[in-house]
Amino acid sequence: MSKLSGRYRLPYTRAIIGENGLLIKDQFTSGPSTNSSALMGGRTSGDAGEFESGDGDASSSFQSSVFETASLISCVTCLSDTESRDENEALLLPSNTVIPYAKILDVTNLDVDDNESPFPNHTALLEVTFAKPRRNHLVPKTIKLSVDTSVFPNMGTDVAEEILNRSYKNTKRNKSILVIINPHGGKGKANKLFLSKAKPLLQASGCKVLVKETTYHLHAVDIAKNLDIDEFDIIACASGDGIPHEVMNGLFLRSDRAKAFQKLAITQLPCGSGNAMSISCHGTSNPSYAALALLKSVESRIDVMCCTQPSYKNQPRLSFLSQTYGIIAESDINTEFIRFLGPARFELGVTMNVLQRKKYPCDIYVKYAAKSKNEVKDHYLQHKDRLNNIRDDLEANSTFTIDVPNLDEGSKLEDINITDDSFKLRWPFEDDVPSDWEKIDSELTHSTGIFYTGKMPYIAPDTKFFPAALPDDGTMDFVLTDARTPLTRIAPILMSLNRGSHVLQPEVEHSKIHAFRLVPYVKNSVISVDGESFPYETLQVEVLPKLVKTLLKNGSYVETDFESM
Ligand SMILES: Nc1ncnc2c1ncn2[C@@H]1O[C@H](COP(=O)(O)OP(=O)(O)OP(=O)(O)O)[C@@H](O)[C@H]1O
Repeated sequence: MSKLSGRYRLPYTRAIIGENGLLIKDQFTSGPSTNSSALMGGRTSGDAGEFESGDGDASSSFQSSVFETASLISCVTCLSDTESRDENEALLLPSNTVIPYAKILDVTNLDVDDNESPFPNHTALLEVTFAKPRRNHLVPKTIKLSVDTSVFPNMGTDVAEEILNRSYKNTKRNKSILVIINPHGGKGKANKLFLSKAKPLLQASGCKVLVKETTYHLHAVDIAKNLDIDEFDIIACASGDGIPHEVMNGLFLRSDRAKAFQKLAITQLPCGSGNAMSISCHGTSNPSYAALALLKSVESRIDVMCCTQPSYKNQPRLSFLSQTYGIIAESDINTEFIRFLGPARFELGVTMNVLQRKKYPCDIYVKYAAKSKNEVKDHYLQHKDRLNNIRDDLEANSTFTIDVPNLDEGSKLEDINITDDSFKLRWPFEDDVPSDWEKIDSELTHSTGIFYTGKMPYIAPDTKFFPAALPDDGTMDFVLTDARTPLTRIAPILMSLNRGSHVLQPEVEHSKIHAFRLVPYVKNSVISVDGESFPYETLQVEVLPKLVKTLLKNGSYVETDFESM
């Protein structure tokens, strides 16, 4: 708590506590002028910046606001990029701006001497730090507010604490975060992106942030394998999708892996060239917005997929995103030499392979959860209902009450117990293909164009490749295309990837599966797992339900609108 000098020189903006945030009110004026001193909450007469009891009726002004509540409907300016500054560089916001709780990072009570205070009773003086849009990013800004609390007689004396409770509902405050940066990620921009866009918000929120840079390929595996799990709540990967993949696998290699997966949440601050995790979980590939999502999202459990291949059959590997063979795999891995093109290299690779109508023969065996398109839709709707109920519970908890529960201990969502059994495979690789799996017709698989399985809906900002993917339904989405499909049909399919409606096309096989075995036959090709090159050999994958803790807005992936397709 900082003690005021007693001279009240600091500029205060008047606000009230509302349902969705702090509502900036009209500032005191003494006459028609609304110059910067008036906006400061001071009077325009006398010693500028110093409070006096003048003709402006401060107390009645406060009284009139007692019955007002901040509502987003009345918000004419909701933290837009317009701000004014007084000579002392204090942040000023126009009246009727709402600072939403969802954007509040930190609040401090400012200690005042009651005898000297020019403010009416029931006024709390606060320093509020929040995430403010500036150009395409969010930046932390601090404002000094005089907040009328008389409307909430039960509020208690610690107003800052009450606002913080509203600002961090369903999530933990003051998180301890290990940030792993791949300095080579995002064509070498990851470090700068993290430091300039994400770190300021994390620090402004009072989180403890420890940064580690990777210095070699697979370094993040070693970091995760050796870190002190008691020291952190979250591992935030300031990278592409490669580092979260490595972190999960590093934790997977630990002898205390059950404890590690129970305790640590893994998330992404999108600083790489492929940021599917952040796009699917936080709904953004912007590191500053993702940092805010990290601070405010709900701890949730997601399924991951466990991969086994002959060359590492005693130590399976985890995959959180996708496995692919055929056109997509070759476009991802074999276009490394044109990295300078950025994400366009992938699209170029796909186009070249499609035009060549290259076939990728293989055998595929699957354990179906929902085979036909209708079954997929039913499965999706059933699980979506469950997720919608969770979201509604979270939102109900977010509605305004005087007695806001303190969720500092973490999410209200029930967590599951991770034990050594959570890692046990149902279908060991050494066994024969189980009798309840189905072999996909060789007539199709011997002409495979795209084989793609995934757990997250977005693989790139405008590519909803798996629009029916759900975080914890115990299945992965399976997409298969025939390389013989006429170009006249393939073109519209590729064009509809942004909407996700490609999976509805009759030429695209789309199912929900629990597991698969892929036996590739092309002499030289690639298998890509989470965007990384894996051994080119038989691959068996099964879902490990709810193994990984991550951070999701409202406990679900970003909306894909699959139900209305
Ligand atoms: N210091 C390093 N030197 C070399 N390789 C590294 C280093 N740090 C991380 N890597 C490797 O970089 C790869 C890609 O990481 P990441 O996904 O974060 O970046 P990206 O920008 O999305 O790159 P990509 O386009 O390859 O996916 C991973 O395989 C990782 O092991």
